Amino acid sequence: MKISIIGTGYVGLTSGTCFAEVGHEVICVDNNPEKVKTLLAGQIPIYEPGLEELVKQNVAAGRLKFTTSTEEGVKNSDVIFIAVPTPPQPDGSVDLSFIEKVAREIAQCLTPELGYRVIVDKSTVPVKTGDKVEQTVRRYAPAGVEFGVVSNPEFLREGCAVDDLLNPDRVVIGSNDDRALTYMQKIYEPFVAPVLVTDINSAELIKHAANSFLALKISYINAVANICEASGADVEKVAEGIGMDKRIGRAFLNAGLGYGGSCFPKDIKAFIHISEALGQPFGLLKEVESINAHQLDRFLNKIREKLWVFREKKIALWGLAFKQNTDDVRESVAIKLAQKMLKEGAILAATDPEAIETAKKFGELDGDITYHTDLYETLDGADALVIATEWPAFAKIDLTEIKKRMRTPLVFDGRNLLDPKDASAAQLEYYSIGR
Ligand SMILES: NC(=O)c1ccc[n+]([C@@H]2O[C@H](COP(=O)([O-])OP(=O)(O)OC[C@H]3O[C@@H](n4cnc5c(N)ncnc54)[C@H](O)[C@@H]3O)[C@@H](O)[C@H]2O)c1
Ligand SMILES: O=c1ccn([C@@H]2O[C@H](COP(=O)(O)OP(=O)(O)O[C@H]3O[C@H](CO)[C@@H](O)[C@H](O)[C@H]3O)[C@@H](O)[C@H]2O)c(=O)[nH]1
Repeated sequence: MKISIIGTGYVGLTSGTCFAEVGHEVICVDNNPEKVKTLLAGQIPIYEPGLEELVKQNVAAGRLKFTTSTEEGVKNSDVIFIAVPTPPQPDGSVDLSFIEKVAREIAQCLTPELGYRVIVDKSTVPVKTGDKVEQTVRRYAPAGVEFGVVSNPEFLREGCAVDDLLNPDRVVIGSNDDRALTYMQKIYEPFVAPVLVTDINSAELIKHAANSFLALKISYINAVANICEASGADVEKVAEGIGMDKRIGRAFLNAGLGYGGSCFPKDIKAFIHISEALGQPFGLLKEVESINAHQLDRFLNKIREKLWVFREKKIALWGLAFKQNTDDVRESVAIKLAQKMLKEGAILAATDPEAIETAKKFGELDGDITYHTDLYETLDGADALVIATEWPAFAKIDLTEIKKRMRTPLVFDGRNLLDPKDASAAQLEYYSIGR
């Protein structure tokens, strides 16, 4: 199939590349000329394992192209995906202006002579956005244009996006137009994945409901972790025990500093807002948010309790990205923690395997902070080590080296990466979450 993707960010670039990988002809469009220039030069603007290779191979095979021209994309493809941002507004509702603009742009490129086109929303949007896209395209396109609108939400996780796209748990396709559905089924034919076909509203709702449920699991286990701490139980064992029940599952029961990233915080806020707008307030999700916010403050208090004051304390901070295997620092809990410690006068020596540059650029980290590529270097003369991101490399650290290099061997593990017994054997004063 001939596909174009408007918006070449995390979702647009990775999904476009994976569509090309399975044999489709893909044009990725972005209105940021710098981004397109970088891609045309054979570089990718984000860190995502396995993606660069795949982009190169598919560009070389002639199946993947990049352009700034929406018209080029629309004219040369049967199916047009929208993968632009849907950021939050101050009241938690979704800013749909990017989607509206792209709908207008697509409409203005359509002509009756081009023939039928499928317009697919891949961005995360509130239920009923598809209706608005349809109305907008109808209003701005010339008379006689034929098109169908589809919702095809994306469930990829950053850090394993390529694998999630090539081997998805499911593909959700929502449309009220049977012709559009046949095009979508052809696009997903090469993928070995269950396809759920729904009406357009249900598909849109599935995305917000899925993300909210995952965030709920995280807040649930974090609340349980606090009860474990108060009672002397071990949250790792509790998560294992409840997760062995197939109806619950072990995934997303990792207690820690809470969820961050470009999706969960904004999508939970959006779902709260959507439910209220529909007259069905979803109080449970407000509690999910509140537990998440509290989790960070609780951890900060734990550090403060031991250090007494942050001012003039040297702290080794491991982790800046919002999770492992990414350079993304959007809504990163590690960054929020760093901002709070800096504000209280701490001296930070920070490290992250991939996110140092993005943290410098977008982290708004003002204060006494230095960045290090060598983990061990951050420890020299430190009063405390704080682990804020779940990078697997941090778990492989030589514990005796921590003890040797630090001024006082206080370790605060916000992601439960180290084994408390090993830490105690290495004579570290070790604090983690819920154990
Ligand atoms: N990042 C994720 O892990 C993820 C996963 C699933 C769903 N989503 C959803 O997908 C959507 C996109 O997220 P993202 O993380 O890829 O965003 P992003 O910011 O990484 O990328 C969006 C891209 O769209 C481009 N753009 C904006 N307006 C444009 C226009 N008019 N024409 C052409 N290009 C335009 C921007 O320049 C940018 O490159 C959001 O709704 C998000 O919630 C994200
Ligand atoms: O048990 C867990 C699992 C995750 N997290 C945190 O939750 C956040 C999100 O992690 P993850 O879901 O792995 O990353 P994302 O890339 O944000 O992916 C989520 O958001 C995407 C955008 O909507 C969806 O497509 C994915 O399905 C959904 O998992 C991160 O801060 C993690 O540290 C925990 O604290 N405990």
